[in-house]
Amino acid sequence: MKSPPPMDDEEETPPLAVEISDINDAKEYVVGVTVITGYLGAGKSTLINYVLNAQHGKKIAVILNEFGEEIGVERAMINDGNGGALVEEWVELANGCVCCTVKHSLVQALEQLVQRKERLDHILLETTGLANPAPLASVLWLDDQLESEVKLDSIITVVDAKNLRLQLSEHRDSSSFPEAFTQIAFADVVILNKVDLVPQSPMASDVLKELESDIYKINSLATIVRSVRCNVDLSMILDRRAYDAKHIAHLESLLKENQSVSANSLHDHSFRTLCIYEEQQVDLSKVELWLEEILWEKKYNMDVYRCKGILNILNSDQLHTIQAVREIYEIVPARKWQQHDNPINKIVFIGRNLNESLLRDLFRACTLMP
Ligand SMILES: Nc1nc2c(ncn2[C@@H]2O[C@H](COP(=O)(O)OP(=O)(O)OP(=O)(O)O)[C@@H](O)[C@H]2O)c(=O)[nH]1
Repeated sequence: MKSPPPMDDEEETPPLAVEISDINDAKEYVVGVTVITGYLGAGKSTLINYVLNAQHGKKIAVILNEFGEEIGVERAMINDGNGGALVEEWVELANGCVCCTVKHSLVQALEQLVQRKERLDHILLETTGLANPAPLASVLWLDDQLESEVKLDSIITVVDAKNLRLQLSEHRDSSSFPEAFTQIAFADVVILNKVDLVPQSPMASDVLKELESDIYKINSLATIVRSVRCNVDLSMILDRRAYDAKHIAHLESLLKENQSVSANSLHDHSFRTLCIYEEQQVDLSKVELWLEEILWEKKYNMDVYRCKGILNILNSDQLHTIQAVREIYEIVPARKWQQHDNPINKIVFIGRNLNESLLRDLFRACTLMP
């Protein structure tokens, strides 16, 4: 896995990359962390309550990230699961957003949780309504400060079916305050919550379909599930292994379905999904350079939030997967190509200002022999 080299003026040394597969191989058990994000009031605490009270027999810890005055309030809103779940630990991270000031306390909290004698099965991390999940993903996906057995399982974004359209249209032309978009763009699962508040009429299902289509236009890799009070199948929340390079069946099915969503109906700078294909084998080092120019050097002014795909690499009989969250990326062999496979390159990008033809042409240049 690769992250950009540190900038000279950076106060804090950025995380060094580690191979997630090394962690998986070396440790006997790994605790998955589900990041729960969503706009203010969308239903994040409701989701945590639901999971804690469900009958799954797992030991779950909850980490809450709250701003100054809210401390203790959020905790009081969540009841500790007198059903099947055992809440092993509450950790409240105060004074600042996880993305910046409390990164170190997050790392510390995770370390403390997994070093406890009794093993945990899962950790839920609720972010504040305004948090941008990207830095969390980088801490959890690869941070070498995390020596323990913790890994990002998935990012769940809860959206409010009644207010989503308004939230998206409010921010459509604003690049300064686009949390609702950002949170959807990063999501592995989007819970379309509060569907009971969409007026019941013969048109209600059309309204929900339109909302799903809006979400799909931003992020066509996310699994979308409708809910009332976040009452969803637990397989949507726990053990999704969305960042596990070896767990590619789900990625393959997502890629099969995926198409580029036309940007025509959206503002130029909107978030969108696009997909590029290439039938020729590609040179791995050229692909890395191509990606680093886009993600690290921002050479083409594209704002890539998420990227997932499969690659057919020259001189390799292995299907490779490619994943990126902001500037961190990983290209790893996943399994041997099989006879029934169609060995193409297929990459889905989620972000803003994406230039489909430029991405495609530059990627095509990676097919030439060195
Ligand atoms: N009608 C209805 N109300 C819901 C649903 N889900 C949650 N609520 C209510 O919506 C309100 C906000 O839910 P929370 O779970 O606190 O939302 P949150 O995202 O944690 O809120 P913040 O922490 O403020 O960002 C609460 O009063 C919930 O009871 C739903 O599906 N339908």
